[in-house]
Amino acid sequence: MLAVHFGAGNIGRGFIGNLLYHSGYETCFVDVNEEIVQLLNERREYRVVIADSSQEEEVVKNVRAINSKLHPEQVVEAIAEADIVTTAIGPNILPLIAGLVADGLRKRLEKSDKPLNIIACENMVGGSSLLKEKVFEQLTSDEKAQFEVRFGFPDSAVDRIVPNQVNEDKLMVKVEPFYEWVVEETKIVGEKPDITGITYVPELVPYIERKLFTVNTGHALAAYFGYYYGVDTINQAMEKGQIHDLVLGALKESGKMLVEKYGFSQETHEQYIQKIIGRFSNPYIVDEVTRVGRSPIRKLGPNDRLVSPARQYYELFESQPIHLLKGIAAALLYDFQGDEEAVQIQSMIKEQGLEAAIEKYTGLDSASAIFKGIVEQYNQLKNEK
Ligand SMILES: NC(=O)c1ccc[n+]([C@@H]2O[C@H](COP(=O)([O-])OP(=O)(O)OC[C@H]3O[C@@H](n4cnc5c(N)ncnc54)[C@H](O)[C@@H]3O)[C@@H](O)[C@H]2O)c1
Ligand SMILES: O=P(O)(O)OC[C@@H](O)[C@@H](O)[C@H](O)[C@H](O)CO
Repeated sequence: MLAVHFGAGNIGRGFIGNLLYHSGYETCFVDVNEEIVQLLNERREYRVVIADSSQEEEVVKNVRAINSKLHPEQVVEAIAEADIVTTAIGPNILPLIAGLVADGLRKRLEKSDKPLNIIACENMVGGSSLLKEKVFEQLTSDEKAQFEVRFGFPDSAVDRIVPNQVNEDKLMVKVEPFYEWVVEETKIVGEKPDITGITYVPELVPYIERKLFTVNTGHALAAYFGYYYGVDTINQAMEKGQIHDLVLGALKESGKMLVEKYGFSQETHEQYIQKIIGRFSNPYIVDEVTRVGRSPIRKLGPNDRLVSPARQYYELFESQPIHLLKGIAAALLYDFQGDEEAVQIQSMIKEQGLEAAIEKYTGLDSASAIFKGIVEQYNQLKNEK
């Protein structure tokens, strides 16, 4: 069985590639990083090390790779032959691979009538649906009808903390022990892919919102407040009492919203939060606040981990989720020069003012109570600095 996986980065090698191997797939990675592509093709295997006291090591075999910039035609061929296609490239990159995916699926239709599922494993609500939309923008109406029958784009949620790697062995990946991959069963075409580690659910939205608005919301607060207080890594940030309490406060707010919206058990959700706080504090992982805080424009987006839970909280309870608003304010203050999006936000604030920036990046109405709450928290944090 052949899997084509876009993105041989942290989560691609450290999580998806690992599960695919253990489920009997040959994995063909597609990436634009020539060094990683070459190494994968030379060695045909790589190591995954579990970041806990065991430091247990697994070897992922049966892998190869294609540089999609140099050999797009090989990617098209691989998709035409694949038994599954997955991605872990980042939400902003999904639209950029849509043309290649469309070409691969066209080619496949010429060759066979075998169904295929394309699963985006990105931190966003509706990743596969977005990829489908972008692929469909490239098609004629006849092609759209054929694609609808043959190809499934089930949404998915993936959870495993995989920091940036600084190992001598460029292919080796250190990963936390915990992992979860949830896939929307109802959008699968043909047989359900038999991948050890996937949990199939009828509807994904509750699962992706639970994951994004707990793991990633808490992570974002730890990152932006870590940066604000001059701390380098997430576990160091979590050791600071005030950051720990801000993260916990935000997770209580998003949790209250999620429990009310989806009817999750309060007790189970509290355990979920505690487990996540423990994962952030893992002493065997060095996860820089600048990785976790990366792309603040994306993270401040209306449907992402900060603004969406804050807005939904206000809609349900008509009161201000103070900790979430503080998190949004800290993201607006994030001025790391190595992050293009942070630089963009700072120049927008400088040139057009804070309110224009909030409106642009969060999509919130300037007359709304939470908009005003963000301004208040921002000014407070700025003055305290
Ligand atoms: N690292 C984590 O802890 C983690 C956990 C869960 C989900 N995710 C999600 O997984 C996705 C990838 O994150 P990551 O941490 O692995 O990032 P990463 O930067 O380590 O990996 C992304 C890879 O995609 C490649 N890439 C970029 N443009 C490409 C293109 N046009 N075609 C093919 N490959 C391309 C990059 O070269 C890189 O190897 C993101 O959506 C992220 O939110 C990450
Ligand atoms: O990948 P991002 O930029 O959406 O978010 C950064 C981290 O919060 C994220 O990568 C987590 O480590 C991951 O989502 C854990 O499952």
